Amino acid sequence: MLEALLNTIDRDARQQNDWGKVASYIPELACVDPAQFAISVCTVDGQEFHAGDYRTPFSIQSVSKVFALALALGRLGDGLWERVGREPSGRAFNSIVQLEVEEGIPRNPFINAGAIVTTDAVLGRQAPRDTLGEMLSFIREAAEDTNIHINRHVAHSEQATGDRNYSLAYFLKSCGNLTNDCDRVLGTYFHHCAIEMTSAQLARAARFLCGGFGHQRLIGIERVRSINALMMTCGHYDGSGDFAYRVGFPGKSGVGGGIMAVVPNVASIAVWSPGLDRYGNSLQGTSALARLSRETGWSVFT
Ligand SMILES: NC(=O)CC[C@H](N)C(=O)O
Repeated sequence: MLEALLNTIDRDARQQNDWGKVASYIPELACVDPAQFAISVCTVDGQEFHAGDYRTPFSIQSVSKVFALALALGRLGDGLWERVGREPSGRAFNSIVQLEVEEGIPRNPFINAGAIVTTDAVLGRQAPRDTLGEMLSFIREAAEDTNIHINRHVAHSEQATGDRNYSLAYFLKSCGNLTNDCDRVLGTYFHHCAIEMTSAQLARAARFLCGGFGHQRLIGIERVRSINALMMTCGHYDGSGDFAYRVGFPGKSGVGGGIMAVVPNVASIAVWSPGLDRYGNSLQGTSALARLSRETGWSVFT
């Protein structure tokens, strides 16, 4: 039944005439063809279902903020919450305005400012190369797949045009909320955003957030709950309320058009379609998840 449903969702996504707009502020992402779609589901009993372009790697971008948070919580424990909040921001992912008013404490770990702080926490005194190695090992272990890499062209392309993120980092630094140099933190941040995965790999990597897989060896169940709560409330920036309303389970989007989502104790899911809506979330990806939740009844609310 799931297989047929995913095939229908894929077919219908391709018949829409609005694919949204690809992120153009990162030059390497601006050239991606928006007319692509993939969906992958891993159920807790170990089955997998895929449809569409599920073998095509894409830039996970802000989805990497979930892995950065998992590692930052491992490093600092609840001490992390002295440096970053747990409230939805109600603003764009790269907004600056709140940061000054709130004295350099980003609203949550899933907006850019918050992820720059979690990246700094994971870096600690390590070399960026080692931190990136650690993040890749975590993701590869979660996905049980060693063929997951960073696309350096994408990282350098963002680094060359990343003035907005530089301004966020310098502001955080001026408030005493970064321990490393801005260049070091942002170099690491741009590289983890530039990790590439297929929807099949991303759905598998999300199993550790799902419960019931025996994948809790990566992080404990309390941390899983914390991360899922944050994905539910903050995973889609100022579109988070609408995502909760339409989809009804936790998810994290990225400007590469990917969304990683979790139905606790039921399934982990990844969708990908590069065209974005006005909040920077995948247009067809979000619609596909809304449809999936409607037709399966998957929701954390009932
Ligand atoms: N929303 C996103 O995916 C943003 C990630 C991107 N690397 C940035 O920092 O702008």
